[in-house]
Amino acid sequence: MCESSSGPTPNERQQELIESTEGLYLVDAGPGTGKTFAITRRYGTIVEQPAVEPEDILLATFTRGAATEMKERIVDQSTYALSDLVDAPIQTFHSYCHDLLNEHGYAAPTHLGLDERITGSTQIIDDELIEAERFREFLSGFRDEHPEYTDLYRVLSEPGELLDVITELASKGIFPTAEGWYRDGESHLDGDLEAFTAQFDAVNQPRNDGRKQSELREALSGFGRTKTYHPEAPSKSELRGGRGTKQLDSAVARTVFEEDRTGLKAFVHDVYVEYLQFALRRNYLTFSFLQLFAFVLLCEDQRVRQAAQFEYVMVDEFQDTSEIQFKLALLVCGTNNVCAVGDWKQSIYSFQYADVRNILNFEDRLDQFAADLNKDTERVAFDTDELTRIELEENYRSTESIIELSEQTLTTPATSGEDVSTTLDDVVELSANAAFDNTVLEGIQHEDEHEAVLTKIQAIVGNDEYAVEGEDGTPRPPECQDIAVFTRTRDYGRELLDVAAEYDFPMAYDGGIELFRTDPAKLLLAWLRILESDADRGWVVVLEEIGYTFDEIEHLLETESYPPAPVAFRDDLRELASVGAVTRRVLDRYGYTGDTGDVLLHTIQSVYDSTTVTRGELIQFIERGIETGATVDISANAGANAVTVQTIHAAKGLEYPIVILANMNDGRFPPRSRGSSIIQYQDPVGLRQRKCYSEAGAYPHVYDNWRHDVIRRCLPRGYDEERRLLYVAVTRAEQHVVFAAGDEPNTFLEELPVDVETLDVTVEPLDRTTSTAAELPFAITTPEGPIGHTPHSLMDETVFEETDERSEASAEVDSETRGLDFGSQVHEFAEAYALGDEVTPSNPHEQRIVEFLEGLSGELYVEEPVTLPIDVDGHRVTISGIVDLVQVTAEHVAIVDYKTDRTRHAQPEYRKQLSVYYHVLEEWFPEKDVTASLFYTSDGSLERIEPLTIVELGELVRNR
Ligand SMILES: Nc1ncnc2c1ncn2[C@@H]1O[C@H](COP(=O)(O)OP(=O)(O)OP(=O)(O)O)[C@@H](O)[C@H]1O
Repeated sequence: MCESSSGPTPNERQQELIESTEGLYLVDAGPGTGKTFAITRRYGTIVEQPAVEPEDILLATFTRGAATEMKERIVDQSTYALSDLVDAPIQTFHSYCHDLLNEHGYAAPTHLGLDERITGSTQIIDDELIEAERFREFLSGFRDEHPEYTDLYRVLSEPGELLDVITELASKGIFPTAEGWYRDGESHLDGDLEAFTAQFDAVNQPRNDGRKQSELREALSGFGRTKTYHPEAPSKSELRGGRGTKQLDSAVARTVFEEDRTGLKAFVHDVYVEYLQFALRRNYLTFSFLQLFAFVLLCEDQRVRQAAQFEYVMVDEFQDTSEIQFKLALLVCGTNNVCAVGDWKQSIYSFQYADVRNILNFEDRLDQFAADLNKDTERVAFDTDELTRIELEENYRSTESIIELSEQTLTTPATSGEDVSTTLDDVVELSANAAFDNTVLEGIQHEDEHEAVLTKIQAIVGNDEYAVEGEDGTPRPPECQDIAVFTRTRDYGRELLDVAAEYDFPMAYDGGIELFRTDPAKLLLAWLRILESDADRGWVVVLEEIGYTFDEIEHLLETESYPPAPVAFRDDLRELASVGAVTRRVLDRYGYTGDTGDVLLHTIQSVYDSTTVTRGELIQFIERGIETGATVDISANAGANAVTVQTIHAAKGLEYPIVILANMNDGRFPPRSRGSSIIQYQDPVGLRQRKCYSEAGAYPHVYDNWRHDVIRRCLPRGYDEERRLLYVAVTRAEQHVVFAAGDEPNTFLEELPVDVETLDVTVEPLDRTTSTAAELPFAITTPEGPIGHTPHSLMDETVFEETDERSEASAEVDSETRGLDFGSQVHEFAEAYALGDEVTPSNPHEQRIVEFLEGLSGELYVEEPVTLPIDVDGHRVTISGIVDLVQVTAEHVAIVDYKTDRTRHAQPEYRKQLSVYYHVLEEWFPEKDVTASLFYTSDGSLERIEPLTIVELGELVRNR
């Protein structure tokens, strides 16, 4: 253990929370109020008690990153070292459930009447794409075995919908057993007529003292207009009552609610239980099944429950809990020492089954869930009455102006005329602690919105009007890395990055990307199509990529006279045995060796056993991925000084000095709603079907379900979460907020108290020297490939360009490498060879690299990204780049950079580059002897470089 305690001094309320370790606590407090700070301190207080060990305290979070960050904060604030907390239950719900099942879960399925077992080698699938593929496979077998559900297959459009229903049910604690439903699951599926009737009545009240018809009746004025209902459905006037009627007959509530759902329930049950069995037999569990089995085990096995219970339970980000997570938290509490911390206003994960009611109606739910769990035997042993609420009202992140704006977002309509039920009274007012308030709140609008955003960023960087708070609390001009662009949907982020790339603008995307809509995936699909049938659809993409014009391509396709290089490549691909190998070759060919390529390869390999999957299956998989926009997490590092682009969802929990909230456009934020699923589960109406197949009319037909259309109008329509998204976005900002829109600004932007200016778009390819003169003395982004992307900016570029030309002129370029420069090819080869890939040298340069690498001992690291922070005239400057090769032996660290130059002309310039690497590695390996050398591939010589000092590097930066 080590002695340490650091960080800010807690305020009075935080202190109260930190010290009140016994009993039931709820903290529902705003952004930046130090919730995470206080809860980690509280953990410290608890764990420092003599009779308490880390294993007595569960601290539940929502992401692995958050769990790690918590541990680090605790280490800062307690006498515990990170090594003492390695196995401490500071973890996500999923990982807790995984641990529990590992230890006690073997027979958990028996409690649902299932014979399968959970073994120690059960694999956890946390990737939606892979899960969807497995489910698709399951369902195809299920259909063959269950012809009795043919009518339901006729209405279902997408298997994924069924998986969604199952996941939703699991998140609410509704599970099947071999014979029926677990505990009172079936009553949930049936719904709650009384609760529904109350909602029906609420929207069916005539308005304006009875003079105006009810909202429900008005909403049903289009009843059936674009629908085909079953012949038994009432006509519009039967349903609504005749002319002049003010409200629907109250008996309608019962009629729409009561619907024979026996077949639907049986179908969902059988799919659900057989999919559970399928997963267990295949030896995998999904995230939702982990929770399901942990819950069942904790409910059914008293011995396990008692063994698993903690003395203290804390949950951070409580607004993100689902119903089952709330219940799990209760089951693992051995005492009433429970503390839930969150912010209802930041609940934005309903699509992952977060239920904002868990925090909004905390007391009611606590009582209700504890009573449910205790129905047949005592499972929650503590008293749920004595709850203490602690308010935190000091905001340590944003200026007063931003706090004020953020509060308004929660009451702003999302569509014109929307009645927002939240009022400012529902929001606890926060006070700001910012050193100064120079906040700029503004809106910009232009038909070329992407360019407008870039123009605005240019205007912000280095501009004192947008000063941000420096480390010493005084204003300083902003840099690129101070700025984040948020978007409601992913596609905008992707478009913006494409436009930024055109201007060589330093931008980095952080979060999930639609993997199959990226260029590497499209090119892979093209080659697979070519391999499969020489398909034109494949050739068009490949030829376009090479640079042929549309007319040329047309001619080539007509005459089937494809150019020799891709034909040769196709023939090479044909030789490869597996689609995994094909994927790798295609990615290599186009130089997609970065994050996206890696993730694509990894995804394909994990979805399929890539040695047995056929090309046809892989083609379909990618096509489905393109269609559904399936996403995979990627964090592309664009270097130290870049603007971050991310979705609002991904930005949760983060903070930036300047936030640009882009794509504030109609139909985008909130997104225009897509068609809802055919089978749905929803409180309080239970399991419902939007369309039904019937042979009752003159012809067999898939009818719209009229009951569903009425029910839908009775349930609250939710733009509240869209407002909360707006709130989360704004509250990430410390200093300034800029909204951006294209042609059609959304209602939010129209309603918010922000002036919107039409801006002249003038994006310049970012002149790094100008921006450095302003405040960024030196900054480089880290582009995707290995050569030509090293920190050039310290070098005399004229020398460098000359070197480039020479190397190009002397390069042994063959037709296969068309479009790729020779240096890149050699570097890629070197990387692949050092990583042990099966590559053979195709020219003397590569041969020399092979000989060189063969002679090296120790550990080799390739393409190692490094960042060197230095101080220049009081400014923090970072220089980042990628080291080609680092060799680490017992006493020695050798940095090697490959150069394909014929001459030593540029050596003095390369020295600057290698010096940067040298200082980073020296810092990393203080006890070893570090050297930096250039390896000239033209003659195989290794030339040691005498590194410049940090002061000399600083001098170079200053003189830029
Ligand atoms: N008493 C304090 N004095 C000074 N700074 C503080 C204090 N409490 C918290 N902070 C700082 O405020 C920032 C926000 O704290 P924290 O991340 O814990 O807030 P939060 O309530 O969890 O925020 P959010 O809900 O937006 O994620 C942190 O940088 C933290 O160090």
